[in-house]
Amino acid sequence: MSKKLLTDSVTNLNKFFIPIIRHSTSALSSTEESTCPHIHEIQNAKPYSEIPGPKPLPILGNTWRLLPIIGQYDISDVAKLSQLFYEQYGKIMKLSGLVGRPDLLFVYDPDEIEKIYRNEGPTPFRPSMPCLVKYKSEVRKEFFGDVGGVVGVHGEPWKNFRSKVQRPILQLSTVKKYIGPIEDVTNYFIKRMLEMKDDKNEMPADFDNEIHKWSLECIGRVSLDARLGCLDPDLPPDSEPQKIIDAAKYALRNVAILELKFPFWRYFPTSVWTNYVKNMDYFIEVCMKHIDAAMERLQSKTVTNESDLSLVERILASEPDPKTAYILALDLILVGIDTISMAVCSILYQLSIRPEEQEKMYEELKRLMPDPETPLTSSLLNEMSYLKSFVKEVLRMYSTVIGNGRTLQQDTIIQGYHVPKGIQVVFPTLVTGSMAEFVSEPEKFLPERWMKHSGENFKLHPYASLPYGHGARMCLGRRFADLEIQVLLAKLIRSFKLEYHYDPLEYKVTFMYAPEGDLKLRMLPRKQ
Ligand code: HEM
Repeated sequence: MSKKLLTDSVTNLNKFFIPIIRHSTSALSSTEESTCPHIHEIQNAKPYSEIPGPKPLPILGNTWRLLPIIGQYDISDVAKLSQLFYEQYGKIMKLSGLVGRPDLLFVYDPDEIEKIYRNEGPTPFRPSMPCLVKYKSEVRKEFFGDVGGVVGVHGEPWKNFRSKVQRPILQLSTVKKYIGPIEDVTNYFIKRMLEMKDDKNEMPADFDNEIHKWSLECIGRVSLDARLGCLDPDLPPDSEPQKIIDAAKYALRNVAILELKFPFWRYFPTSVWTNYVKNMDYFIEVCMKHIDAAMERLQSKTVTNESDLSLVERILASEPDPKTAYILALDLILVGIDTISMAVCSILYQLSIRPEEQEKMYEELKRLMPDPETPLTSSLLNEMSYLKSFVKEVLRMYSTVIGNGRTLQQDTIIQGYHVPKGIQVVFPTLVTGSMAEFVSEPEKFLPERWMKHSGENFKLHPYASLPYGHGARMCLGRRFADLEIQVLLAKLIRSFKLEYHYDPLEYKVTFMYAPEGDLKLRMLPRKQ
């Protein structure tokens, strides 16, 4: 890749490093007075201006480099670019002079990343999707009011909302309740896969769409207490499930377009923006309808024990204003569908091109479930250590979300430089997860490196590969994401062998980092 391309594309970078988490207009100003506690360290540190990076031009900064190629730049190069930045500049580099936004600081050092996470304080600031921020805080301000949810919300409002929902969502006892329901959805999905396969036993070219429907159905079951019916074949265009699928596709696919192209929608309503708003409104309508129904069911239910309640009911029981449940469902659906769908595409593709590893997973599943129809339980899932390690290894080598980030809320020393507050620090997970200094033999696909009793002593820095982020703002759907992936793999790989017989697929960043192209997986039944 040319150096020009490298520098040309800088302004778009954060959009892909933190795909579900874009920059907000309210980033702290680097000129505000510092509240840094380590004044003596700061006095001895090298100045921020000495951090390497492409030099911005006077007045025009670095953003001008993007102008001639608006709409043409191949965003899928962003993953390679991150690696190039590291190779060219080392463990810390900055992109400054970006018009209308704070600098981006790339940190390729898990020790420093650990330090930043540990010092992030009670209200970590993660730059967030500007179009969602505008939708929540301006377009539908009356609806959201001061209950903005978690995505694109910061400070006390974020903390208040997160503290209301975090316990039930991340509690293992809640998640366990969904093993059966997710298994039902997944059994139905596998049945649909069998109906979908062609005479070569291959999935259709747009199999990734079907995976999206499965994830939508799973998220609906969790966040709306409803079976939405998205997996049913031949849905009429005006049916609710088809409209939900269309709205999800529109809202997710166009986030990239809205934020990639010059953002005219910030100044006047373009047609993509108007449709985005319409689709978001439809999502809210669907969320309200299903949550209201859950509320009615709850009111007529005699509850003796909290553990009898679903996630939605727990939220409704503790927060009688259903708005919290509406908005939580909206946030979970918006950030949950694409992340998990693309992760599943990547995991199934890796399984299909790695027969040896797939066989190990199959052997583990056969041992744990001699009868393939054995219902899944949490203790069975706990024992699937190879399966879980395989997933971790895919996320290390092909991290679906290629990076995370934090806006510094206080001056910080990073790699010996004094970095002022307000700077957006990018943690390029995809690169740090493959740095030989922190991970043994990073170029090798070795699920065993994650297994406690593998007998080998692998080096693995705990902050090198954090696909779900970390700390107080860590992925809220993480436990459900893990559960959904585990259930799908356990059911599918126990009974079928996956193969792939075409040219290798290249990984690209569209919105997430995933294999691009037709996912024509071959699905062959195993002898029982
Ligand atoms: C493999 C799939 C997934 C990956 C790789 C992933 C990754 C991430 C990452 C990196 C973050 C930022 C965390 C941080 O700032 O430290 C995040 C946040 C979030 N994720 Fe996920 N995620 C996945 C699936 C899901 C699912 C299925 C849901 C919903 C059910 C979900 C809901 C959320 C929410 C609501 C946030 C924002 C949390 C906050 O700001 O307080 N994610 N995710």
